Amino acid sequence: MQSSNTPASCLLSLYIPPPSFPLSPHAVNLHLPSLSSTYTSKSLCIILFVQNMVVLANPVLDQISLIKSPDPGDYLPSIPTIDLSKPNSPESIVRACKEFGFFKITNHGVSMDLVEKLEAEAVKFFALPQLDKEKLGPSNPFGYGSKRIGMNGDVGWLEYLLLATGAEPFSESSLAFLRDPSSSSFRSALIEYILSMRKLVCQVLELMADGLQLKQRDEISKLLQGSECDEIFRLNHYPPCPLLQGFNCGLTGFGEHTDPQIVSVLRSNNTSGLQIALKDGRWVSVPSDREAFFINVGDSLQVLTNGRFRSVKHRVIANSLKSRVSMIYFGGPPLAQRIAPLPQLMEEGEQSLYKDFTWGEYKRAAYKSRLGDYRLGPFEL
Ligand SMILES: C=C1C[C@]23C[C@@]1(O)CC[C@H]2[C@@]12CC[C@H](O)[C@@](C)(C(=O)O1)[C@H]2[C@@H]3C(=O)O
Ligand SMILES: O=C(O)CCC(=O)C(=O)O
Ligand SMILES: [Fe+2]
Repeated sequence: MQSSNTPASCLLSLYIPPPSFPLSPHAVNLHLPSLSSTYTSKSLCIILFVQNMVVLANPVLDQISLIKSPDPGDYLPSIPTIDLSKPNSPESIVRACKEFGFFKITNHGVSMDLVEKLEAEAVKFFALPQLDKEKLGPSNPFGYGSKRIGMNGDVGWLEYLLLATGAEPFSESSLAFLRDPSSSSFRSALIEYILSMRKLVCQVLELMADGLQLKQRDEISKLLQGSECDEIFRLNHYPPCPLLQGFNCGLTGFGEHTDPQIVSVLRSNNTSGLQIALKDGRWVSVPSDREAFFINVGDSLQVLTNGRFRSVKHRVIANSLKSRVSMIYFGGPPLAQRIAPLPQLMEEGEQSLYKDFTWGEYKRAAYKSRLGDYRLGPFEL
């Protein structure tokens, strides 16, 4: 599946029948496969107009891309799955990071009760009246956001809560709004979850160091320890988009991108939508698994391994029928941390593929970029 942003509005408007004629989604669907696989939702607006829906006036929706729905064969046949209790997990992690920059972990020891508690709190939060949620926005980048991602014009079919959780005590960070006594169950579930993510990330990065045959197991994990760490947490809610039912396409929930940090740990409810790009550029869907965690290699880990690992390009397509709720923990080092290939990994005579930079410098550049930009480009030698 490729993604080119081809506006399909003109083509669609040619054959959308007049309002007196009952609109069958199938009639429209027949024409979609002959177009390229991504459409802008201007076409959707025309469809909505025919159905007399007011969404036509929504300028943000107008910019969200439509992506061709995955075919059954587009599912990754075997997501690299690492059972953390198995003795071969270090080698399997390294293999997955080189080939996909992505893997799923099972037997992770994180309590499902805790995960479900936080998911229930997130569902409760997103169900609040829009005005109440908007009091916690607009995200700059932290706080509540809806449809707008980042500050450079990216949009998606989602709402989210983005929090800086690294600063301790939490009460001084963007979590401060959770100090209200009415939020105490949300706050405690969140804190417990973050603590368990720190432990999990440390365990995974130590296994990774073993797999890379680094002398010190904490060579990578130590970069994510301490109160200076630039740790971010995100709750995403992708509402269903029933109007797309019967059309062979979905709305972009979160557009394609790589995560700038070292690693990200993603957990979602049982609603699919996440896709990753393979080395050859093909997009494949990742079957959801509410009991597992998915690890993304971020740009910084690509640099630390001098390109041995690849940061995975990924995106989310909103489902036409089911809400997707995901929680993502982003492990970033302190702002002053130098990001450069680990000397122990470098072979004799091997040169760094990247300029010297700190996480703070990379992050600043990343936050000026658009979601789909190749952010490592300007840092390559
Ligand atoms: C468009 C953007 C959103 C983002 C900051 C950026 O300018 C480019 C990177 C984006 C990203 C992707 C991974 C994480 O979701 C995120 C929090 C991050 O650190 O980098 C987002 C940023 C965001 O949503 O503000
Ligand atoms: O919501 C998801 O499943 C993934 C979102 C994501 O990639 C991100 O927030 O960086
Ligand atoms: Fe991401």
